[in-house]
Amino acid sequence: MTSNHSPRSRQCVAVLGGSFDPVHNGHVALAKYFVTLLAPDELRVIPAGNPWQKHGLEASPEQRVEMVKRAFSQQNVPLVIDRQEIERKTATYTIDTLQALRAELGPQASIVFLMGADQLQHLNTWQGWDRLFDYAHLGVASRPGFAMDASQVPAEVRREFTRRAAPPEQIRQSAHGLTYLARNLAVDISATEIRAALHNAKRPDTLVPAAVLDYIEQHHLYKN
Ligand SMILES: Nc1ncnc2c1ncn2[C@@H]1O[C@H](COP(=O)(O)OP(=O)(O)OP(=O)(O)O)[C@@H](O)[C@H]1O
Ligand SMILES: O=C(O)c1ccc[n+]([C@@H]2O[C@H](COP(=O)([O-])O)[C@@H](O)[C@H]2O)c1
Repeated sequence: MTSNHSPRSRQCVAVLGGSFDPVHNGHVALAKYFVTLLAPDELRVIPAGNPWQKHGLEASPEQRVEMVKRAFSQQNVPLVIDRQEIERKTATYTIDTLQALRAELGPQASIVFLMGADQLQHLNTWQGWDRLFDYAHLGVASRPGFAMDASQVPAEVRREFTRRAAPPEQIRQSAHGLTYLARNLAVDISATEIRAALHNAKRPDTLVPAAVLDYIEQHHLYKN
């Protein structure tokens, strides 16, 4: 007997949100890691509109969108750059974004929101953080300088991650509510360091994709 419900019949969308000021090789590595792990049907990249925990961005929303397009164009997965957070004029809350994505993609889709360990360390400060699991799975990757153990991750976040931990196949085969911690990513790059390099007239050509650096130089971004 054949089944219409093979594991591959469920749509899986990996979602990477970020300020991307600018996008860099750490973001690309994070996305690549989870694309390889989950084989999603789509990588959706969502530049933040008003990231309320940051103190102002240097590049404009349009410039960040252009850089993100260039950075992810070579990925081996259909790419969608989603402008919803830029177009929403209120503070950027991931819970709002995931609610909108769930409404768009339907109840069956496996939605996996990706982040680095720095965000895991204060996930409990996000708006409605414990409701994120009602809409998506969370996939977190390690990042140099940001431990993922009890020394740095709040107990309530650890508790949720432990009880929801699941292997990639299970995440691929269910809609939301599970977690995955990837402990072997180690890309020591931050947008802060790239902005600082550019402000000091250095060329961070090992830290950002070449097409992004071209864009930065052509548009004279991150100059004093
Ligand atoms: N090197 C990295 N390794 C793993 N995850 C990363 C890395 N850099 C960024 N991320 C993750 O990508 C998402 C977007 O990050 P963001 O755009 O804020 O970059 P950033 O380098 O952390 O920026 P900034 O230095 O300005 O704070 C976040 O979930 C963050 O944890
Ligand atoms: O929802 C929140 O309250 C919230 C608080 C901090 C960060 N986020 C999201 O986390 C993602 C990474 O944020 P950042 O600041 O590292 O660029 C991005 O999509 C942000 O909108 C979300």
